[in-house]
Amino acid sequence: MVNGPPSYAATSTTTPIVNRPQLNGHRTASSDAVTRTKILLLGLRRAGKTSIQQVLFNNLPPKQTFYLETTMRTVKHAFDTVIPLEIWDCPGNITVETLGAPLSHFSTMIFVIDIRDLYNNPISKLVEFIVAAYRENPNMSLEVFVHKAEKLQEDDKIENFRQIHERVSDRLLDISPEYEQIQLNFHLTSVYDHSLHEAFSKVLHKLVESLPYLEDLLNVFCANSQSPKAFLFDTTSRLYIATDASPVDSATHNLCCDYLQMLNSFGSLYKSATPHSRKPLPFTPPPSASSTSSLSPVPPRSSSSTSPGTPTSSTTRLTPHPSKDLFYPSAATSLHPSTPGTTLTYHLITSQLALLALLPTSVYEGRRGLLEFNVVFFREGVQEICEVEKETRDGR
Ligand SMILES: Nc1nc2c(ncn2[C@@H]2O[C@H](COP(=O)(O)OP(=O)(O)OP(=O)(O)O)[C@@H](O)[C@H]2O)c(=O)[nH]1
Repeated sequence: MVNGPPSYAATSTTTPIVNRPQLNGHRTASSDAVTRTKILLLGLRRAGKTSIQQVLFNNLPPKQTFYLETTMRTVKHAFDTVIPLEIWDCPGNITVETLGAPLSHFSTMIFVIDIRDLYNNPISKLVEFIVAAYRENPNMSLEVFVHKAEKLQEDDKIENFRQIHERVSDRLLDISPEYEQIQLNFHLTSVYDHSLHEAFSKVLHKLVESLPYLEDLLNVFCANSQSPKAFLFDTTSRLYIATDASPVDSATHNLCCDYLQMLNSFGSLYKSATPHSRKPLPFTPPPSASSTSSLSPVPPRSSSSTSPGTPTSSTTRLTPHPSKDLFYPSAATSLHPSTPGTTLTYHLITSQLALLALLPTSVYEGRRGLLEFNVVFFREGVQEICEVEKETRDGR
């Protein structure tokens, strides 16, 4: 499916420095040496760097970022998703010289700037890093998170964002007209809403070499399931790894994020059905699924079971994987109950990734077999892509 192995310019082989807590029973932090894509998280003191890292990758509730201590030396955080990442959370006073690694080692630089910091200091620091990064590693993605955006009213937010953007561009032009061509990506972010997830997802997309193949699979899934929108999410960080070709509207993205968060927080209820217990749930066919099951070809690698007593507006089904003892939970919730209606569905695809798709309720209710059939093939495709990604990194 993937034509030729992707190449990874800015990766490193390291042992994870920080072991993430295991969430939902889906993932464990690996202690093996793996090749990780490095992301540099920079910004002045109190800009919000550690908060961003902790909220996204350590499930820290945004309000608790208030209690985070100042970072005194660089902390490297490992995170495993479709590609293994290493995020360097740097202290506010770091310079190119004291970084401890050449900029060519990094795939991405994220500079976090407080949206109220229109002053010289943060802009100078940002420009200094942009120039150094451009000289040493012109292929590096340069991202600016204009952070704590929720602190300002809509008009001020747009104005400050515009001013920061303009000042950085002007300063770069003052240094050299050559720097006009530097591609900078500005994002408005806040840990208190989904803007941070959306922005970081976009950063991640540039690092996933297999993105076009994942997008193709999502397009095929949408076309065959009459889905107007589908995302492939990393379940723990709630970053979306890929989506279909239709435009992303923030409301739909936020809805999927919230649903994933809700399922994550209820995940422990199903602990008895996770791989740890090694016990499948008792099989109880759902009334609607049983009526369509005869239309649905039996998935090649799974059988179905349903948790009893599910709410009327949402369902959760657990599908054991016979050979690997892995479970593929699925769930659905009705968004607009009145006809024609929309249903949001969740299907676990790998131990780390989940498919979230909007579907017309009539399709979800009337053609469930077809949906399950499509999900099985989608899962096969994604797993194949992930295996190729992994093999390429492992140098096999
Ligand atoms: N309002 C608001 N506050 C935030 C946001 N993100 C972080 N903060 C707050 O900003 C303060 C500093 O956050 P940190 O994450 O410690 O900042 P840092 O850049 O890692 O700081 P140093 O470790 O000193 O370099 C904390 O009180 C956070 O609660 C945000 O999106 N909105």
